[in-house]
Amino acid sequence: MAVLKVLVAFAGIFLAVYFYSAGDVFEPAMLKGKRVIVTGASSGIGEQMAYHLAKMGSHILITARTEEKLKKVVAQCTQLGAASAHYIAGSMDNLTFAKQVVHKAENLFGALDMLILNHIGHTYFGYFDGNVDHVRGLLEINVLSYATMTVAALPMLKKSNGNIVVVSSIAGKIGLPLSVPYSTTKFALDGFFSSLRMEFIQQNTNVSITLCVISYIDTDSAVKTVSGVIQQPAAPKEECALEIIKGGSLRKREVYYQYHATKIPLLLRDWAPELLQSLLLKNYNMDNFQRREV
Ligand SMILES: NC(=O)C1=CN([C@@H]2O[C@H](COP(=O)(O)OP(=O)(O)OC[C@H]3O[C@@H](n4cnc5c(N)ncnc54)[C@H](OP(=O)(O)O)[C@@H]3O)[C@@H](O)[C@H]2O)C=CC1
Ligand SMILES: CC(C)CCC[C@@H](C)[C@H]1CC[C@H]2[C@@H]3C(=O)C=C4C[C@@H](O)CC[C@]4(C)[C@H]3CC[C@]12C
Repeated sequence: MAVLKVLVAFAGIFLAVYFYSAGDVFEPAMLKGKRVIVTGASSGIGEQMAYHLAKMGSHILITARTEEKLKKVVAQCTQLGAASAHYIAGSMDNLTFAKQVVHKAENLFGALDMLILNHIGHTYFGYFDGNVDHVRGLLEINVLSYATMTVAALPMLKKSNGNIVVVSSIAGKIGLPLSVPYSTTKFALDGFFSSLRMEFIQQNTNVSITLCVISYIDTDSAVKTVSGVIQQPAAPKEECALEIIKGGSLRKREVYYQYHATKIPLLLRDWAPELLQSLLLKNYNMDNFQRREV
């Protein structure tokens, strides 16, 4: 009898764990036929996300400023099996354009399932130069356009019980040197979207918000920017792009990529900030440093 009780208890635990984690299993088919916007998709991680979505059979609208690059990415997406692939070119320093992107998706697809906010404006990798106007401009591109697109897309996302995916950085959770304006904007995203997520829960708004905390990735722009200064190896953009899509689709609060390069520093952040500070500073080889434009 006792053995039976133990067996029943184990079966219960097994089933609980099985069903609890069942929602955590990603299937590429989850994105089939889904209507997705990806910003900053003419290069880097955004471009790779477009290719993954294409392979999964999504309807894709991509955007960035450079029309020539967008055309090539759209052609590649069509080849890879996208249900449909479109682009709209423009700059996110213009908030009217940010709205237009969402309206274009509405006209093309009649609905929206996932909004992937990924673009960033140009900045510099170097000591803060005192230019607060640059910080303001970067806030417009990296934060206010994200907020604007979110507001414009929300009615559609509510109807589809959709997902908002925000690409941030470890530099949006931990202050790092040489990227003051950039870090400012990424921290702001955490404030806006974490707060909004809480309100969605209070209001029973079934739209998920996934904040992606990303470490150093091997995109052309990042490698060019930090080479010689950062010792740490860069993680692959293809895998990074896939992890972001998975996290958004599974409605995770946050994605950590690479896990160890983000979770360990974050664990130290609140409990051993001085230790973290000294470990992080060792990553920077300042002998090779000169200011670079990104
Ligand atoms: N690479 C890395 O190490 C890390 C990256 N991240 C984050 O990942 C995301 C992607 O980064 P990554 O792929 O490296 O960047 P890239 O520089 O490769 O891509 C940036 C994209 O944004 C577009 N863009 C630039 N300026 C504007 C603008 N004014 N308006 C609209 N679009 C613009 C670019 O296209 P175009 O120039 O044609 O407009 C491009 O498509 C960013 O959010 C970044 O913060 C986070 C941590 C680390
Ligand atoms: C274990 C880690 C906490 C160690 C520090 C990692 C550092 C080196 C990583 C983490 C976040 C990275 C920056 C980033 O987020 C995005 C960009 C934009 C890109 O276009 C140009 C490069 C830049 C500034 C990255 C530079 C390298 C950073 C600071």
